[in-house]
Amino acid sequence: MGSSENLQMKIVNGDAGYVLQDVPHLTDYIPDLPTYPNPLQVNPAYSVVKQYFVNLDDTVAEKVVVHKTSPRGIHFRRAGPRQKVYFESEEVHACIVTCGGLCPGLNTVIREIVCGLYHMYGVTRILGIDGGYRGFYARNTITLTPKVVDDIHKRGGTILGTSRGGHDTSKIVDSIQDRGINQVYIIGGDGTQKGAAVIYEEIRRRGLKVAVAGIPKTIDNDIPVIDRSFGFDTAVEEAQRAINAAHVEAGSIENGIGVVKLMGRYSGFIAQYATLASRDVDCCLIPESPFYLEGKNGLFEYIEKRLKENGHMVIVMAEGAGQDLLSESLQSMNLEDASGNKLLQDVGLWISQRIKDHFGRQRKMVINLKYIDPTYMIRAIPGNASDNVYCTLLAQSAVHGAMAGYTGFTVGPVNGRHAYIPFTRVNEKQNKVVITDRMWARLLASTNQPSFLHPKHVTEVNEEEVPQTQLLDG
Ligand SMILES: Nc1ncnc2c1ncn2[C@@H]1O[C@H](COP(=O)(O)OP(=O)(O)OP(=O)(O)O)[C@@H](O)[C@H]1O
Ligand SMILES: O=P(O)(O)OC[C@H]1O[C@](O)(CO)[C@@H](O)[C@@H]1O
Ligand SMILES: [Mg+2]
Repeated sequence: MGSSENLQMKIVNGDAGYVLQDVPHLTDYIPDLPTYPNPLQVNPAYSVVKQYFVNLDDTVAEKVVVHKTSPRGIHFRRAGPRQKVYFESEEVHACIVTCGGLCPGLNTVIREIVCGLYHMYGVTRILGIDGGYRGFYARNTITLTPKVVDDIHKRGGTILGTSRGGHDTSKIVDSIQDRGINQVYIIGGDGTQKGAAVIYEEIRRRGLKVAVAGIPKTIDNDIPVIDRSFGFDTAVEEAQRAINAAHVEAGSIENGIGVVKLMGRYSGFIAQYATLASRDVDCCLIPESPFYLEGKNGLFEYIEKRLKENGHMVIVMAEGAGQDLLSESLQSMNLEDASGNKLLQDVGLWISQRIKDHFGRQRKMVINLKYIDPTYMIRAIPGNASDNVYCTLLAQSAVHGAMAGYTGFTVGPVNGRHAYIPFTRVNEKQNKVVITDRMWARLLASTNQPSFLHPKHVTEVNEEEVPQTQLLDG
């Protein structure tokens, strides 16, 4: 058994190719920290539950499809309550911040962190940071109690407010230090988790007893390693209403075409799953799958075919789809938001215009196109039942992890089991739809759309994207 360590990840090697990618612990840089019995041991709700505490050796496998000869592979530390904790209840001063775009379930996560800390661990000092990272140094804080957060899960958005940009590591850590905060819960997407990683590193550099826990939030489902992100399910469900409206409109008029644009800057999961769920969609366009408009096997040819066969059609597209085509025909503006994310042009409007021009002017066909853009409507709503349950588990796992002294981790389900994942792993790449994977093939089989892959693209995909099956990946 060997082990190695860097600031963000501890690697433990075991027998038969077993690898634990472990998260940091406060004792890695503050030796001899005292421990205390977990207050849950005497909590009437939990003390009767057998095996409530997670075994210290429990780990979760990243890959669950294996062969007889496969090495045991990468594992993560299982999330959950430990027998011993590294904070006394009265000592804890926690804070919660939400950053990046909105996502259904944000308020549920906030609520469950507050209630988890309060009811499970007797923690009473919890602050909300107002308006994202910059709130640490530019705004007043909000006192959070179970009473304050009681019914916030029924509301969309985040009661704490959010923002992009404004990540100033030393000012943020100064604020944490000055306020005497020792547990930091950071809820946000890929950018936020990168910000959380540098906050953790600065805290560690200063030798502070402060646990940093990341809770992944992304409606685009673009965070890797975890099974899916919270709010995604709700967004896919809400998208059905827009797709249904597009279908009703298109089906009620001659040569009706419904175009629906959904979120998904670099990852087309919402469009993919909304399409699979709906069954009314004839064509789904995502950033990961290049397409072209004109000529043989292009989008226009397919639209004409569907109109002739069926009299109407529905197209669902992710906002990031076809951006290369747009910048060829429109002047690319290269604008960025405050966090440095590229601001996209409206592909839905653009494609609607191109379809109208092609069929009206060139093909002299009467078409009736309706463009629906429910972008913000699918993320500004409260979480649905399944997302709310999921948010509760995430929040409680984060609280258990911080109380047990773990730090520099993101929490999330890996093959159905909640785990503590090192920041490095969630920050190393973006989760994307793999179009050489079976899930995309299922969608193609359901819509019957062509792959739109130019022979040139097929070569590129084959060379660049090794199929991400569980066995081949890594
Ligand atoms: N590389 C980075 N290092 C430090 N901070 C970062 C980094 N990238 C982004 N941030 C900060 O994280 C916060 C959120 O980032 P961003 O606006 O990209 O949203 P996000 O967390 O990716 O969420 P989403 O894209 O799902 O809406 C911002 O305050 C931004 O300044
Ligand atoms: O307009 P905003 O708030 O920057 O958010 C838009 C972006 O947020 C996301 O939903 C990610 O949270 C992207 O899909 C989208 O491009
Ligand atoms: Mg992001």
